[in-house]
Amino acid sequence: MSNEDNEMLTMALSKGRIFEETMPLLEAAGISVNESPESSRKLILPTSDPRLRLLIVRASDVPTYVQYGAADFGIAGRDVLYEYMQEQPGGLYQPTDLNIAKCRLAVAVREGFDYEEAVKKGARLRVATKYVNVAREHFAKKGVYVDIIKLYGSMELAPLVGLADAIVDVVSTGGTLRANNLVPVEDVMPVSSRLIVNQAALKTRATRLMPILEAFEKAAI
Ligand SMILES: Nc1ncnc2c1ncn2[C@@H]1O[C@H](COP(=O)(O)OP(=O)(O)OP(=O)(O)O)[C@@H](O)[C@H]1O
Ligand SMILES: O=P(O)(O)OC[C@H]1O[C@H](OP(=O)(O)OP(=O)(O)O)[C@H](O)[C@@H]1O
Repeated sequence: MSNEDNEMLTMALSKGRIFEETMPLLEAAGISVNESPESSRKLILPTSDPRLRLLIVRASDVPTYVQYGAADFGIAGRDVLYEYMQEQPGGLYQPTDLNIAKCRLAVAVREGFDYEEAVKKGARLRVATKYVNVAREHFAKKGVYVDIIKLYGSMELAPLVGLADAIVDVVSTGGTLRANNLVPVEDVMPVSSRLIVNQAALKTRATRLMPILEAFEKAAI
């Protein structure tokens, strides 16, 4: 056995939907996880493979852990990756769309707000979002002037209390928008989660990494 074969591999994941939807992919690679990040307070979880451990981090922190090599690989949504790449381009290898955690980024407004008219009039729109780079690029392409208001969550509240005219947020079933009397008015991009791999790890730990990446890829189809 070479040194590389003995080395511990580290995978970064967020808890919640990405963790849940990754479990079947790990199982396809013959790996199981006995502890749940929902019930355990541990941030480093062992797996049935003594040479693979999981780091439980915020969804938007996954690219950072992988880019700096604190994790060899991880899984992140296209929304998060797009936003991250605007600030830190390069450095992450994105081999596979895993087709999990599927949703879309969309513009939404309060019911009754005439979005088309506001855009046509050339009014300056106030847009609340956690995806500031995605939103800026989307409206720049349309030639719409916007003031972006950065929020960290509960974006749906902003149009209801006069903080913003519109939001850019994740929509899946549309239930959250409906519950808050908001309507989607424009799609920004389709979203699913992708494998991301540290570029140095890909070279130095290929023997260990490739079988897991390939199993994920196969299971994701
Ligand atoms: N309702 C949804 N349905 C399907 N996929 C979703 C949904 N909401 C978010 N996602 C996808 O899953 C990823 C992780 O979302 P999750 O809700 O677990 O974290 P978050 O709350 O967005 O992140 P953070 O904890 O950093 O604020 C998102 O980046 C997005 O790609
Ligand atoms: O269109 P929907 O199906 O309502 O999903 C959209 C919601 O999902 C996400 O929130 P969160 O992660 O809190 O969703 P969750 O309630 O499913 O956990 C996102 O920030 C939206 O608020």
